[in-house]
Amino acid sequence: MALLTVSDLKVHYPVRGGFFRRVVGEVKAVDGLSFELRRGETYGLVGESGCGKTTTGRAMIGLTEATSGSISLEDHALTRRYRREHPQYRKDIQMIFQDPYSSLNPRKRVLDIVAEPLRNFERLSPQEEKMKVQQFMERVGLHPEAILKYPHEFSGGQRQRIGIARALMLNPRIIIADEPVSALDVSVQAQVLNFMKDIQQEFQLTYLLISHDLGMIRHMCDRIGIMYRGRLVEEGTADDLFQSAQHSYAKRLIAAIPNLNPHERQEQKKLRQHMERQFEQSREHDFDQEGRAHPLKRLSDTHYAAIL
Ligand SMILES: Nc1ncnc2c1ncn2[C@@H]1O[C@H](COP(=O)(O)OP(=O)(O)OP(=O)(O)O)[C@@H](O)[C@H]1O
Repeated sequence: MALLTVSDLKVHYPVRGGFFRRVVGEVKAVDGLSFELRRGETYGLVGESGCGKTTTGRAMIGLTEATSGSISLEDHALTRRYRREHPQYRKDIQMIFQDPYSSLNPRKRVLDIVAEPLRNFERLSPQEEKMKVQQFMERVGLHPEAILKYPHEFSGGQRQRIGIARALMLNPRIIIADEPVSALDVSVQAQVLNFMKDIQQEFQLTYLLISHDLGMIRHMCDRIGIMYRGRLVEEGTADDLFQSAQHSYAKRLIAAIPNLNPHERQEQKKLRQHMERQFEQSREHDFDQEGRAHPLKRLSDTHYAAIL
C-alpha cells in the first residue's frame, strides 16, 4: 500500500492586477498531479524551474492550500480540518529546505533551532532536551558541544546537516527535500547526499526529493516523475526513463544533462538539438489544445507516460 498518495492535485494562484488589485487571472502552478510514495523509497520529482515542484512540496506539508484534489497519508485525507485536528500528523512529514543559509534563524543557537519542533510536541526537561539534541547532532556528524553556536559559525554542508537533525527530531516517516544540495559547493553535495542515504535506512525514511538536477535525481531515486507545467509527463525507474523515455519533453530533458566526457560533447550537442526540434515538432501531438500533458498511460508495472 502507498504511504502517501497525491491524487489530481491542483494549486492555482490568483493573479491580481490594476488599481483595485482585482483577480485578473490565475497561475496553474500544479494542475492535475498524481503520484504516490511507497514505504522506504526515494521518489524524485524533477522538472524545469516553474513547473510546480516546490508548490507540490508545500501543499504536501500544508503550507499551501490545494485548490482541488487530495493528499492522503495511508487512509487519512490530509484536509485542512484533519491537519488542524491532528497536529501529530505534522511529525510524520518533515521538510528540508533548499538554502540552509536562510532556513535557519541566524539569531538562534543551534540548540534552540534543532529543539524547536520538539517543543511543540513533547514536554522534556531542559536537560533531557539538551541531551536529545546533542545525540542527534552527533548522529549527523557534528560535535555535540556545537549546540551553543549560531548558524553562521558553520559551513554550508554543516548547516544542511543541522537542518536534517532538526527534521529527524520528531521521528518522521516522510522527508521532503527540496533542492537539498543545490546551494552547496559541488565538493560537499555528494557527502550530504550519501549521508541522506545512510540515515534513510537507519530511520526508515521515505524521501520525496525535489530537484531540477536530473543527474542527481538519477543517482538517488528508485522512481522518478518528470513534471511539466504542473503535471507529470512521464514516471518510471531510472532505467525506464534513461533507457526508453517515451514523451518528447522527457527525452529533451534527459538529452540536456551535461556530459562530462569531452569526447562525447559534440555528439551530445547534436542529440540535444535533435531532441529540442522533436519536442517543438510534436507539441500538437504530445499536449492537448491548452498545452497540458495528456493523462498517463501505463507502459509497464513501473513505467507511465503521457502519450496518446
Ligand atoms: N505564492 C504564489 N503566488 C503566485 N504564483 C506563484 C506563487 N508561488 C509560485 N507561483 C508560480 O507558480 C509556478 C510554479 O512555481 P514553483 O515554485 O512551484 O515551481 P518550481 O518548479 O519549484 O520552480 P523553481 O525550481 O524555480 O523553484 C511558477 O509560475 C510560479 O511563479
